[in-house]
Amino acid sequence: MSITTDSASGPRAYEPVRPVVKMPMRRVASRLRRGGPLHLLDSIGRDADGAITRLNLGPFRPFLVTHPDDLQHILRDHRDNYPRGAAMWRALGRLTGDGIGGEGEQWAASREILRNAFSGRYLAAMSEQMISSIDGAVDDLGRRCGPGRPVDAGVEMTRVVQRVINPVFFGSLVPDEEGDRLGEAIATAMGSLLWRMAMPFMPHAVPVPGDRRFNRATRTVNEILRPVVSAARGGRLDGRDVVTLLLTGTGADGRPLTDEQVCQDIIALFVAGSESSAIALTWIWAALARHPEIAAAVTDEVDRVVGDEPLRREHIRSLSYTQMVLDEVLRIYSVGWAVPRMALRDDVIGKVEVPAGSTLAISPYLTHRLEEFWERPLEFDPGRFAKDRVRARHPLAYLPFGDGVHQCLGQAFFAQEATLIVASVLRRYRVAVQGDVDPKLSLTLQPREPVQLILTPR
Ligand code: HEM
Repeated sequence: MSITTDSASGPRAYEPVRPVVKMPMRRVASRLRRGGPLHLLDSIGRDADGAITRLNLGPFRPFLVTHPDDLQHILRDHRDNYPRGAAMWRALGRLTGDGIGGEGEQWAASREILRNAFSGRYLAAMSEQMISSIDGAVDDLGRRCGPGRPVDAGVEMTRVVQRVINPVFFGSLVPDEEGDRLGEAIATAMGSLLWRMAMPFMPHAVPVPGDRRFNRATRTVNEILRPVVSAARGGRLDGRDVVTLLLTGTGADGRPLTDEQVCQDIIALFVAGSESSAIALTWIWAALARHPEIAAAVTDEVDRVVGDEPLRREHIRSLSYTQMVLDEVLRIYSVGWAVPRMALRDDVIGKVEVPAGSTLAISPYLTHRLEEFWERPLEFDPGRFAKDRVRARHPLAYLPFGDGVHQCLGQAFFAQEATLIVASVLRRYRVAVQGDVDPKLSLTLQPREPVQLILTPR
């Protein structure tokens, strides 16, 4: 296979066999103490430089995998040996069930139905609704936020994303405020699972911190969702919403989903789709503020393509530089910085023996920083996503939406939503951000401090 780097110097020889790097506990602990989790991750990435690295975290000894060839092995060529099943997914399963957030037959049925739901045809059909939700949400945002009145971009982008998602998921049945309450309850339930993720060996009957908050939040989620699903069963939704699609669709075996499964899939979609999108959109404003010349080029493109017309779906295709900027945002600020997997059987990746039961931590964040594939990887440069440079790159050097059988179902949804949101904001406002913002590692890669956004009418 011929592999090129992102550099102008052309192809570089590639050595397929990389030894395993071992990272002893004391080195992990000292780096963690010195600079926190992100410093630790960055330093491990630099040391490993694409080699599979075995981390020693006491009883937990995951393999960190970043090289695109190894990712190809795990996510594509030997995918049956690498299901989800790591601690994070098991804990998350308490909230999202065994459907689209899980693995196996039930996942396959949900995936089949949702693949249709998020198809290009469906997105085209939903685009008018999406644009009207975005324009309304951006008007609201402009009223709240002006010179001398900065707002928290994370909170605001969550609100915008939920305004987009609610009608797509629920038609007109769930008012915005109820949709916001549902989003908050799901976010709270998700946040309460951190202890369970950290202690996957703990039986569910043994209480851990966060359990009570989790139970309260899931009660609220069910109180809101169950009546919506019943209403959809009774035909009281408008029929194009995701709840109805889930209720009426069937998996490969021809069987429909139960109400319980539909609720769990909706929760999983909220978990997968709303926080990551809102964080990515927050990073966009921080990145544009840091690079005024790129912000000016995006604004010029929006003015040229959209002008004074109402925003339309057809504009998206011509907003190509805007989309390159979005791609670069997701390369540098890889919201889903780690994607865990578990080895079912003993395997060998390159020359590294991976015993059955091992956890593999795939890290798009580190893969996106490998110098073998990305020249000056820490520099923000949307030009990397020009079509010819994308074609020349290893297909697994860029995976902000994962890859393989679990690849994100909302990738096209996000691209459409984010391009329209950026265009809707920039055609009306000049955007500034107070101060500079660094990332921090949580379940996702988030801004360390709130991103203080200021909009000034143009
Ligand atoms: C910036 C935005 C987003 C990012 C960075 C992102 C990232 C990801 C990643 C990395 C995965 C793969 C997980 C794995 O391999 O185990 C994934 C899966 C998934 N995403 Fe997204 N996502 C985003 C937006 C969305 C949206 C908007 C939706 C839906 C409305 C969505 C729905 C899903 C679903 C349903 C899955 C699970 C697919 C499966 O297991 O078959 N995502 N996403």
